[in-house]
Amino acid sequence: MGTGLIPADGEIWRVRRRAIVPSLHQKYVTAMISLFGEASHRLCEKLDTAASDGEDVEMESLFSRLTLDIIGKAVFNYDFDSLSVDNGIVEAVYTVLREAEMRSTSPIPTWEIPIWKDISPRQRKATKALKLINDTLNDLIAICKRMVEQEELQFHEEYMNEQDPSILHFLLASGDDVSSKQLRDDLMTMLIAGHETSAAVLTWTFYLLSKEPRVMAKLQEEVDTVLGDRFPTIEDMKKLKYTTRVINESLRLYPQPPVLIRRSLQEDVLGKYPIKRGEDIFISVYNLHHCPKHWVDAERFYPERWPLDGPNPNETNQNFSYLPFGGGPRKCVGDMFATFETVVATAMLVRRFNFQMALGAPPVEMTTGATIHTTEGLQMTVTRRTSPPIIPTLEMKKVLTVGGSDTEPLGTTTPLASSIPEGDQQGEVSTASL
Ligand code: HEM
Repeated sequence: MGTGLIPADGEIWRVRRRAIVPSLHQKYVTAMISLFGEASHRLCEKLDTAASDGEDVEMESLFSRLTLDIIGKAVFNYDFDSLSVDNGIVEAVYTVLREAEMRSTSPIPTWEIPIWKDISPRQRKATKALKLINDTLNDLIAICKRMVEQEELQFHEEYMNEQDPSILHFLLASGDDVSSKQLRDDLMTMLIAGHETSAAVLTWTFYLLSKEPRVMAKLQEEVDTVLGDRFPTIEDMKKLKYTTRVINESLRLYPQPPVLIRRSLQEDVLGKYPIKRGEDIFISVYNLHHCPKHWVDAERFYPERWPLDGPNPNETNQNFSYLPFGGGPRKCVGDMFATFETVVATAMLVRRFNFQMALGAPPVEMTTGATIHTTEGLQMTVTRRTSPPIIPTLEMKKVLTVGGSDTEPLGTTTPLASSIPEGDQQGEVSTASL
């Protein structure tokens, strides 16, 4: 269904979608993982202040800002810096996103009525916001074009500009032969598709974790073991297996978007249902993912349902009963990006903080637009994690006897831990450093 905000021409997009995904070479993925880490670190700093001040935080809007900052940098090298500032462009992005969401679910396209467009305050606001974003994108395209013209680097399969690894730079350097308008529309599509989806996944993941302390403890144990206090790297993505399962399971219980829509191009029959030409078909991924015929204990948040040593679940190995990123020719182009983004953010946050529902917070209920939102936000109390207390032991040193004579001990045992001065006990999990 067209929203008038992003291109509705399926054919152009089908051809273009192959071009816009930079090949997932190691250099590019490495750059994206550090981008996810840096942005998540900024969110950690914000949460740290809230933890010091004893203030509750509304996590849904913070996740939305986190993923906006990430997608802005990743797609067109623009720093919205929305975690720190609230400027006109950030507000414009939210106005357009809300409008796109409303248009994609509205039965009557009122925005196409000529006079209405000019008199409705809502439509005028959306038009103004869209103009600001389009102008900003045009400027960014122009700046990037100049950078590409000046650079000496030749384009090749593993091309990446270290200062600007964005998709826009990649496309321009590849000599992608499209109009600036087409390019701008593609960037806009990615901004819309890749922002609220990831934010919603993080929101519901943290909600689920707050309800399941067992899962949270297991997750934190994995993150502590794999990451310690460093920033995540590309190698860690393979090792953070349980973290990935937590995201997989969160996507099962709260698929984003919860419904996929198709318009029939011709008459057809689906099972026993005749389909008319031009008819819209709604596929409820939400119902599919909650269906007891397909899932044991369907309502339970249980990341262990997929073994850690097995493949990551996807639509094909789950026989299309699991569609977190859709399937077929229109499958999400950002699935790997989004998985790593949410794994990195989750790992970095749970490493430093515990998250509980705030006392007196309104009950968390769902409301559906393009993604599943909460009705009144996700109010949480965030507290810094502390290491488990060090238990003093009086264990004696073990001495290994070889050939009847006493030798130096081969292994050392824990000294009396209680003798470590208080300040040295690493009580708080330390801040990650680059
Ligand atoms: C966890 C986050 C994400 C989820 C759950 C998600 C989910 C989906 C789903 C289910 C579709 C298929 C829609 C359909 O069949 O009608 C889709 C399409 C798409 N996604 Fe994602 N997505 C996510 C993140 C991203 C990111 C980060 C990007 C960009 C970098 C992105 C770009 C796109 C694009 C461009 C399409 C349209 C593909 C086409 O129609 O050819 N997505 N996404």
